[in-house]
Amino acid sequence: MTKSDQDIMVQAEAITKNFQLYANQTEKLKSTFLGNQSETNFWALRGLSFEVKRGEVIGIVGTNGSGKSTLLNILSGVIPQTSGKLKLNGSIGVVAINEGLNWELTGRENIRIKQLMMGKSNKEITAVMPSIIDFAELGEFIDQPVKDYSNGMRAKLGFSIVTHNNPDILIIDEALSVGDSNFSKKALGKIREFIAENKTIFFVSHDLDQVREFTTKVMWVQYGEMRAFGPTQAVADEYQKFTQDLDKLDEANRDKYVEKQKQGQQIFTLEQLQDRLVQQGKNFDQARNLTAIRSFEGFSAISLYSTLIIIFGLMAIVIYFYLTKGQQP
Ligand SMILES: Nc1ncnc2c1ncn2[C@@H]1O[C@H](COP(=O)(O)OP(=O)(O)OP(=O)(O)O)[C@@H](O)[C@H]1O
Repeated sequence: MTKSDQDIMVQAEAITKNFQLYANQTEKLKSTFLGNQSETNFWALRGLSFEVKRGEVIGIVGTNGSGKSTLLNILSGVIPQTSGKLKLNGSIGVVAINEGLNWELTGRENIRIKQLMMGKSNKEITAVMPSIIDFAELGEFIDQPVKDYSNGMRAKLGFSIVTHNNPDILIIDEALSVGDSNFSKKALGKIREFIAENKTIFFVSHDLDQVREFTTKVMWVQYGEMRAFGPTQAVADEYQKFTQDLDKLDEANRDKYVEKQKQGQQIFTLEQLQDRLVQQGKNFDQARNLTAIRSFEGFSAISLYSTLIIIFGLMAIVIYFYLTKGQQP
């Protein structure tokens, strides 16, 4: 690996995410157990490609439902992409509202579990515990179950745990908007420290001023597509103009426009993406590889799995009755 390769922290190629939408729960169950194809395909991401280098602070913008959280969930490994290639060069930490805390456990227990998951020893955990508790400002609440916390308190705890883990890549999803203003200032101070340490940061926020202040580049994701990715001020201006123009439309026209974009997300196909990749210079095999399905939410794997469970369950019941009947005098 050359020096510049090592500096690439995230490399994403043609990432897609398909969700299957069902008219109701019955249709979903039918699809899961019987394999009925009654669902509607919805492509939350339609082939995103980008590279992010060490030390870059990336703001991700886009209107509601545009695919920002889906992208972050794929980056952090919470959900798999449907197709496409993703390479991460380093550890990853996610700060998001309600992210990853066990609500039945206390704050202190959550800290311990998260640290154990990072491979820390009990001695190391005991050493770092006071600093995490102190930063989270939870006082005696630290020994209460997390389910009794407010959203702001959970955000503080999550932020403190993740930043103390010192990840190479930090993902912040709207988490700064829920704490009180004092905590937000402190959290932003911590983010500044991370920036000074040349960490890579993804920052999702609807607060464009915050995005302009903190990020070096902006990724504008809209209706599952990458509209722009480049220097902060230029892309933020472009996105702001888009939202202003959208706001100028009357409600009927705005709904019509959004509906048309959403339809585009339903009729999208991986074959279309494959053609686009070829037009962009990939050879046929590369394009076919990049558009091969890696995971499909919904039917295939689950229905096969559940069908097998049902068959084995029925066999176990039959064998049980057969054996117990045989033992009767
Ligand atoms: N598990 C799911 N099943 C079905 N559809 C989903 C699922 N998760 C997300 N979606 C859909 O995918 C699209 C993108 O959602 P996502 O949460 O990524 O948007 P977002 O840009 O983060 O929105 P917001 O700004 O409102 O947080 C939305 O239309 C959403 O309804």
